[in-house]
Amino acid sequence: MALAKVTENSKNCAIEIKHDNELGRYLVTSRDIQPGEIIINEAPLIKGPAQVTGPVCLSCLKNLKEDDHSTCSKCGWPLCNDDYCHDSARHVAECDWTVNKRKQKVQIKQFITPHRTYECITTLRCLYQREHNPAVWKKLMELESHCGKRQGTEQYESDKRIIAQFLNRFFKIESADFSENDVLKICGIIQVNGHEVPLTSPAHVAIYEIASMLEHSCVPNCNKSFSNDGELLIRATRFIPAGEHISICYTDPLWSTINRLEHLAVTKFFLCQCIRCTDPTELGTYYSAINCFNKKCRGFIVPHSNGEKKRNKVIPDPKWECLTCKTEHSKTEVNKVLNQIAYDFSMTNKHDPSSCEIFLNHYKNNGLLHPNHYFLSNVRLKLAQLYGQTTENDVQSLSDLNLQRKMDLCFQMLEFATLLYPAEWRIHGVLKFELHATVAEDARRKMIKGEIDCDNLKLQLLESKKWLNETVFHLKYEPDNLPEGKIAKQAERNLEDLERLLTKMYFQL
Ligand SMILES: C[S@@+](CC[C@H](N)C(=O)[O-])C[C@H]1O[C@@H](n2cnc3c(N)ncnc32)[C@H](O)[C@@H]1O
Repeated sequence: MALAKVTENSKNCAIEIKHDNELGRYLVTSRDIQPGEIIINEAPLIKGPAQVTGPVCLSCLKNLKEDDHSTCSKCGWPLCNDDYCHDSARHVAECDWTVNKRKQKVQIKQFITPHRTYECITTLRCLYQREHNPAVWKKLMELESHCGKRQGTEQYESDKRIIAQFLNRFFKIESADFSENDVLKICGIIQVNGHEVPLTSPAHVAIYEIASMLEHSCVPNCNKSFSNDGELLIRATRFIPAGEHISICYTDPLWSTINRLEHLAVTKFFLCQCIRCTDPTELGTYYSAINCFNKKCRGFIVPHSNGEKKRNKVIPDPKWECLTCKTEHSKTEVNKVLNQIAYDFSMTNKHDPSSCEIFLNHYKNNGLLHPNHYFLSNVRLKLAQLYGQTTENDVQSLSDLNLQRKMDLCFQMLEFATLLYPAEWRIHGVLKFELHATVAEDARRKMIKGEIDCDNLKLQLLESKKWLNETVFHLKYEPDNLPEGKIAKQAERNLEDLERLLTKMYFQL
């Protein structure tokens, strides 16, 4: 193991960089970290449009409409009408190369579907640093690109055509300036290290220096969010003792083990060996488990994480085996069942509580899936939020039965989330916000019906306050433009109202 290097940035002084042959560089904590502490807070090295995007303002990266935009007077790239965007240096890379290399203004005419010309912009912005900002270029060059492993992949071939050859043709970039391999290395750096930033619509891509060294775990000890200004915030989601590896989740923890493994292998080129992927029961939740095909067995068939390296590439190849009778089942057999359910799942209207309930009831009774299976858990998660959220159906107008159903679902999913995706504080925060409203409404109804006295009302309102406090704790770093950021603000307001109400009750009692 190489010597630890302490980062110079004082904001990031809780971390050290280490290295090993399997992980490459990774980060560890240099002191004990408390839950909720921000341990990395950094501005991007580079940001730019996503590879597949419709025309966006190349300054603020927001979506553009055909009838509501202007163009840069120098290069012709569309920008939004904001003066700040026209003055901004954020657009300098493509502007300079359009003027000085292409020597012809760009004309974008189609604003509806993804536009090919934008696919190369973020790569171009990285390449531009070599001459114009060598310090940033040096940092980019230190990042993992997995050039060898990318070779021959679909993405590599399409990057060759759509980015490397296009840049050359469109911007008249000489191969003496940048070879095809130089461009493809940058494409690899963006693929392996790029973060999707949801601050704009559509989301854009950003590359960060320190955060690029974070390793992955499907059960990480940190999560990420973004400040309103696009800084990446890495926050501890539990106590992390000094010396522990710092991890975030590169993939979607709500996906099945197979999907997570494949996604990580294809996009990041490694076989995840985290505690969740290597445990066929997924931490005792049986999240990917289906009922054994042998009806007498009553056991569960689960994926046993497996993988092989073929020509330097990782290919996940999980073995499906019943935990009880040990019978192995082929992927084809298992996929036949899962594909049928996936079809029903896709046909279920996730905005309609009754459609979700029909799906849940059907699969509860037909003995195909473990009750915690991801298809069922994902629908339950939707449903916990859906009851009382549609315009015609707020919490106050829910029937007693549905209010109770909402409360049960929230508790059930919160317990489940704490076990399986403990770092997904966005989900925890949203569920707790739903719970605060449900608990308060339940108290109001019981009080009106005379089922509880003032002391019990106060107790239930204090419980509602507890859920609100936890919502704020989980969501306080979510940006204002995301639903979770809006919930955090609403929770703060509700908290003030509730405190006023509790004070009033205190004096009245
Ligand atoms: C964003 S980079 C992380 C920093 C990288 N290790 C470096 O040296 O620059 C992502 C790459 O790190 C490696 N990596 C991250 N997490 C890993 C894990 N849990 N197991 C194996 N490799 C991992 C993989 O090579 C992956 O493509």
